Amino acid sequence: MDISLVLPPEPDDRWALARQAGVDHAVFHSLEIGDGTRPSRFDELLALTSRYRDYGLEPAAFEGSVPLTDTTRLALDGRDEEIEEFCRLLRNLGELGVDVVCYDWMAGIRWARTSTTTPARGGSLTSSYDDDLMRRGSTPAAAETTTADDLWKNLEYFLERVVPVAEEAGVKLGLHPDDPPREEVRGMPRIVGSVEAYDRVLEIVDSPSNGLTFCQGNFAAMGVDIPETIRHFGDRINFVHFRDVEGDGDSFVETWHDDGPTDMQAAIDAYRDVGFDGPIRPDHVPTMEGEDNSIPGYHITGKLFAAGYMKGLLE
Ligand SMILES: O=C(O)C(=O)C[C@H](O)[C@H](O)CO
Repeated sequence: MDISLVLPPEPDDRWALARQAGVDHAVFHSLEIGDGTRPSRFDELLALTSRYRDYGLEPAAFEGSVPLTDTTRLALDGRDEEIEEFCRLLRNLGELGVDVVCYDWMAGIRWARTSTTTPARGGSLTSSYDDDLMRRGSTPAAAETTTADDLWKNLEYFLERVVPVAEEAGVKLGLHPDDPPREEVRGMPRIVGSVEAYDRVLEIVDSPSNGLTFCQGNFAAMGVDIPETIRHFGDRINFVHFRDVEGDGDSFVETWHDDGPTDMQAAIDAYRDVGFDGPIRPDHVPTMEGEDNSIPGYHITGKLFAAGYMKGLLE
């Protein structure tokens, strides 16, 4: 498995710090770090992947910033055009040797936290979620007209069209869990929040290209046994987000990678046992001294700490 970090699309000190820490795989995620663009044309992807590779960073996965929005999740006008663009991304990434694409099915509300300034070890800052606080905000308009069945129908429509293209392109899709993994957030239904839901997703199209992003913190919040669940999904795990939480889908705090309730060594052993050989990236790291918390979860110092910790576990 390849330890990877979300790195900006343009070089800066984070590229150097990653390489110096012995990380040579990059994840492109411009919704978290970058300008939010969702490139899919060959030439822009060529420029981007060449930039990473010329620096010694292998572009291991595209995530979040893929051409997939609520237009497709909610089956709005323009869905077929968006799916066509998503397919174009898959074909072009296949040509360029990028193997993994992570996407999610959270409509209306993206990944959600009620605090990104929760005090953690030594004055670091982490994020947390409290559904009692969250539900005081307004319900997204789409919640009035969307049911969980609609979301399933739309996901099926999407997968039936994109998985054959992914297979042909040699690209593996990894569906990210709903974060937090709840049946609804502010009244907006969510469907990808349990092991059973993933079993259903994987059956929609039975293909190695139709897999999951095993975002460990979300599975921890579901309350499942992590190593057992890794073994359950086995070779359908196409991407790993390595992190942990204390709590459940109603209320949790993100922990330091070395200080959460999950046995992280047992998790790494399970990935190894199932033969996982894709990208594994630390996710949602605490913000450390000197960092401005402008991109909570995605600052570099905590990521370097996590990468070092993961290297230790792998050894
Ligand atoms: O919520 C999480 O755990 C995430 O990693 C959020 C990411 O932005 C992910 O790409 C959502 O699709």
